[in-house]
Amino acid sequence: MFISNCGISLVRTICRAAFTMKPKVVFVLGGPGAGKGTQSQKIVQHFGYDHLSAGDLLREERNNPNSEFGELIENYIKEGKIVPVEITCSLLENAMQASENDKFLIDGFPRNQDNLQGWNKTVADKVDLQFVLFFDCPQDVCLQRCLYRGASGSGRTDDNEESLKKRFNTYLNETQPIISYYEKFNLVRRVDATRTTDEVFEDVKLLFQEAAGGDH
Ligand SMILES: Nc1ncnc2c1ncn2[C@@H]1O[C@H](COP(=O)(O)OP(=O)(O)OP(=O)(O)O)[C@@H](O)[C@H]1O
Ligand SMILES: Nc1ccn([C@@H]2O[C@H](COP(=O)(O)O)[C@@H](O)[C@H]2O)c(=O)n1
Repeated sequence: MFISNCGISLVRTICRAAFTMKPKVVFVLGGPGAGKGTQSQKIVQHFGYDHLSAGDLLREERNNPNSEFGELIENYIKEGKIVPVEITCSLLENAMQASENDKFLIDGFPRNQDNLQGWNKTVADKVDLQFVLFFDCPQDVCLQRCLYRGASGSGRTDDNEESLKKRFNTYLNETQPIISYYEKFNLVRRVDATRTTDEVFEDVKLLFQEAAGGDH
């Protein structure tokens, strides 16, 4: 039987619309230097997620000479403050749309009420939030890790004692309430992040295996 190219493409479009599942999202939260980026890279390798770091996207936007937000973003980053959600959410949405993947680790987001409200208003309904991966790490350990990262040439303008003090304050006052919010929905998966990278990843692996229904 003859089916035209146009017909085939119409059938494909209909099938895609009928069977398309919402993209899966895991939020990755924890204090500055808790190991979110390090563990995210391992999750990408083992479980095939795309890693979208809100901090990386903001730094990239800051470095774009054509961006109207470069200076604003740099001021927020140096002060350890959270950039208005309209900017961050649109960077995240653009990155998700540009990807062919259907599962995303969103690292360092939502970090405050403004992030949460913006996400809930514009994106939450379009995705399936699997869980919130929370790397629990005391401030003294986080501080040493960030200072070491700064001394090793991270090039980050916020890996210094002055910015870190502000970042920790923001984390305690603004981000921890967001983790508590998700706890009410039983969505938080806490991991002790003080151990070695490999030990931490052993626990992380179990969570993702469980989320995948034991596939891995
Ligand atoms: N389990 C670990 N033990 C020791 N050092 C670690 C561990 N995990 C990460 N690090 C180191 O600590 C530093 C911070 O790690 P990473 O960048 O992954 O943290 P982060 O939570 O993404 O930080 P930020 O929020 O500041 O971007 C890096 O230099 C990394 O190599
Ligand atoms: N949702 C977010 C995430 C980050 N920022 C700003 O970027 C800084 C660095 O973030 P990292 O996750 O890479 O540590 C952070 O201190 C904020 O200034 C943000 O505004 N909103």
